[in-house]
Amino acid sequence: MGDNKNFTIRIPATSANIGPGFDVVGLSLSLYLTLTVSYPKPTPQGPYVAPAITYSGEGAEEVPLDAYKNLTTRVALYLLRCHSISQFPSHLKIHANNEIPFGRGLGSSGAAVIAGVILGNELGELNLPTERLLDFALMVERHPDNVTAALVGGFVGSYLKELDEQASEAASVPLSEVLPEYPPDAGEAWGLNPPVPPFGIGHYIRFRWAESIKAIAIIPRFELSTAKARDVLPTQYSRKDLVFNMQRLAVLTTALGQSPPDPGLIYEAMKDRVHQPYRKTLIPGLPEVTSEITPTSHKGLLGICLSGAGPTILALATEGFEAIAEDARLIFKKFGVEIDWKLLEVAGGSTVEH
Ligand SMILES: Nc1ncnc2c1ncn2[C@@H]1O[C@H](COP(=O)(O)OP(=O)(O)OP(=O)(O)O)[C@@H](O)[C@H]1O
Ligand SMILES: N[C@@H](CCO)C(=O)O
Repeated sequence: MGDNKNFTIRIPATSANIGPGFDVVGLSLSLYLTLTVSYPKPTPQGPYVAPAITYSGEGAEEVPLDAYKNLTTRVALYLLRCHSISQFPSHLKIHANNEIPFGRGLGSSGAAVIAGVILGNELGELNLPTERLLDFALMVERHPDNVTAALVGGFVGSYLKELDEQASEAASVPLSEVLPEYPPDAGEAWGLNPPVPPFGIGHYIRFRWAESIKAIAIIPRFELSTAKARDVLPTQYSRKDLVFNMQRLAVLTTALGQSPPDPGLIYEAMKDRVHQPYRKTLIPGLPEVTSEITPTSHKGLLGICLSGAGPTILALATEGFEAIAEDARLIFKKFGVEIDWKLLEVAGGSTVEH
């Protein structure tokens, strides 16, 4: 007689960039994508039964429930195939409950990808180390800020290693080859040669975070895809703008770990000239919200920036949370943008519970 294997995977939301750290820093936040997984082990006799996915919460109306189309399960299958396991276990059941709104700059896709690598690791009983899970995630989401923070948790800085020619080629295959949407009945014959990631693509470090700092996510009621928000960015920058960002980022990574945090240092250090000025065309009210809410006008505010690719605004503060959020609401309203807001804590990394 077999038994059911059950486990739960929990992935936090993330805010990338924190102003000047475009594609470099990420912060994990206390909203979660939770997967509850079960399947019989050993596999019962009889015909193969394809995975059954159910889903509740954010994105429930749009997310595909077909395991060969859903981002999380496609990533899991990629990991399994790279380890010579061609299909999901028979009778697999997954329920996803998602608190992370889609396309708002809170790392929903990064969370779905990390959920996928962890799911693949568990289903295949692969015991891969965190660094290797990150390699797989980086084959799918190719900027490291969200996925690294979602995987390891906290306030994290990361870079991608310069790869040799062969490894670079292996790491730059199109996403459609990493994650093909193939028909469920293709079975064993399908994709015996997945592009295995080179080792050690991403490297990271966790910075300190002062406990008194909370994150206010001011979330406009419209979606903005990361792809669209990256399309408006230039391919070249002036030395002046790069130095502007590097100066601030160098200060910010330490300033957010100091107690008590210094608004005089942090507010200026959260300014950016690499992505926010270009994204204002897509987010009405962005320059006004980030310039009119200051530590002088709002006690407790430390700094304010675009969260990830937007449209969410991230305000870091030690008190006065409601006044900050409600005033941001009034400014956005002048531009015809309605918002919701949430007070969030900095979260730990992804977990698996058996
Ligand atoms: N839980 C999920 N399950 C399956 N697909 C998801 C899930 N969460 C997000 N996605 C996919 O990712 C898309 C959103 O990704 P996108 O990169 O545009 O925004 P984001 O990750 O929310 O924002 P950002 O990267 O700026 O933080 C969704 O439209 C959906 O296709
Ligand atoms: N660094 C990325 C984060 C979004 O996923 C960007 O700003 O485009």
